[in-house]
Amino acid sequence: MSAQREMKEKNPWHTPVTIITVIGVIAIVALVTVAVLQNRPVLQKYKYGIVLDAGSSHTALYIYEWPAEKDNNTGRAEQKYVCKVKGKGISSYANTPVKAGESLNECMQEAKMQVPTKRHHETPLYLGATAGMRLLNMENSSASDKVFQAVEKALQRFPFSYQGARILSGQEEGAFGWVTVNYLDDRLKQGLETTGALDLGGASTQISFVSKNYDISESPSNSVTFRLYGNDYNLYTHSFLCYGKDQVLRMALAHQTKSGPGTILDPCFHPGYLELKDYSLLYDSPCVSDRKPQNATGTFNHSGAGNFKQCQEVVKKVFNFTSCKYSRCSFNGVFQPPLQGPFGAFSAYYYVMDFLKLTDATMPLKDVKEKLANYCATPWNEIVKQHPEVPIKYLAEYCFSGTYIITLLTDGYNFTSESYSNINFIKKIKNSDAGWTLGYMLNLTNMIPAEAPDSPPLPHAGYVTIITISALILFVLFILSLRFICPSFQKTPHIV
Ligand SMILES: Nc1nc2c(ncn2[C@@H]2O[C@H](COP(=O)(O)OP(=O)(O)O)[C@@H](O)[C@H]2O)c(=O)[nH]1
Repeated sequence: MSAQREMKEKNPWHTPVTIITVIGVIAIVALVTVAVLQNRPVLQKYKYGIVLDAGSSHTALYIYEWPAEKDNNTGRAEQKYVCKVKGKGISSYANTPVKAGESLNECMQEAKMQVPTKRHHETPLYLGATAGMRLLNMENSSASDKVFQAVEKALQRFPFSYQGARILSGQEEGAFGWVTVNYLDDRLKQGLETTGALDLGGASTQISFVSKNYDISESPSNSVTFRLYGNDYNLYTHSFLCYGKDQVLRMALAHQTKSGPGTILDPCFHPGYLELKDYSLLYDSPCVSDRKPQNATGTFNHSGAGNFKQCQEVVKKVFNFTSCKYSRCSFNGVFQPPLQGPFGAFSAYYYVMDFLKLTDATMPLKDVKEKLANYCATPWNEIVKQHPEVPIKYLAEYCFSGTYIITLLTDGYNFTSESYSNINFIKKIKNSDAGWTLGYMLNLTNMIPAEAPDSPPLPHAGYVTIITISALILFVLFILSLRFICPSFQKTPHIV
């Protein structure tokens, strides 16, 4: 008997206090576990959207994904996948429209693999065409219609939710590029100062920014207003058709060859560069067709002189700075309010400045020009030797393109030596490409709410912390109260 009693006293599991304590601990652990599990975000399921960017030089397919239960709230849509369509842009298939549709098949097959099968039918699919198709539509609207018919037919064969193919206006292209940049930077949701967007394509270029001193009434056609996450934005945007880098090169060449076939010594190409080029190809665009000289039939010799300053003079000739009926203009009589804030420059701005190693925002403008001048003056055979991996077409044009970019930014848009440092040359923001496609999809799927979404009073971590601390306090209070209710709890076990 006494041995049994001794065991009871030694074994704390047998006291009522201990039993209550254990039950208390279990209850508290259960409480905290429920708090953690119940409020933990469920395993993410994603939704998808596909946008085809049918540009002047090529088409790219983008797949975006976002957490399924948060699509118009806190989850952010991100680029999951990009597929570059082989071949040229859809506008180049004006004479063989069926091939425009066929060209998309490979990337569309890839998209089928990338999006989970059970999401296929609910995944919206959009195609937006930009300046290449704008030009084709101006030149030959029935050819443009046929290209769209072929593209529609090809896209509708896939199991996605096809939402149509259309030409974006220049204003949409500019505004959606601005939305993309600021959405990815989280500037819209947080109501921060926005970043302007500079987009350089092959056939058009866009500038979009918010300026405090922008009076809409001065040029209503340049204004786009948005209400996003509870903030109002009055965006200035302008798209210059024919001022993409490929069309400007045509204009510059057309200007230099206006006296008819022969040889031109082009300061925008490297010394030693020589190509026989086709006149009819050069003038095959509404951007230059009215400049075609009467005797321009055959070919011309395009040779390089490699002189940055002279190249700038040639490039400046494609701008008209003489007339402006507004308080201020950029060029060609287009209104532009005072530049404001940081800018993100993407697409060809990035390709070119990245190749030239001129993306460093801290590099003063005069150094940029100096480096460009040295690069342009480098003989063509050296350039080819230094960059065996770069396609010759791109390689030949970097001197011209770099000079055009600097001239467009400074003489065209009026960036000064000081404000030039506000320009960041960017390709991606947080793994998503900068461009109009994401902004376009966000708009069409209503994924950016006009009003700020209601947020839960506490974030998940805060909620769990409070529950845990409260449980611990309760536990301590419970133990302390036991000392009063059950005095034996205070005493050390008395061994008989
Ligand atoms: N250097 C270089 N140029 C590119 C690359 N991709 C496209 N480009 C050129 O950059 C310009 C703009 O291309 P993109 O942004 O696709 O514009 P879009 O085709 O007009 O929509 C065109 O002149 C293209 O030929 C690239 O990877 N490297």
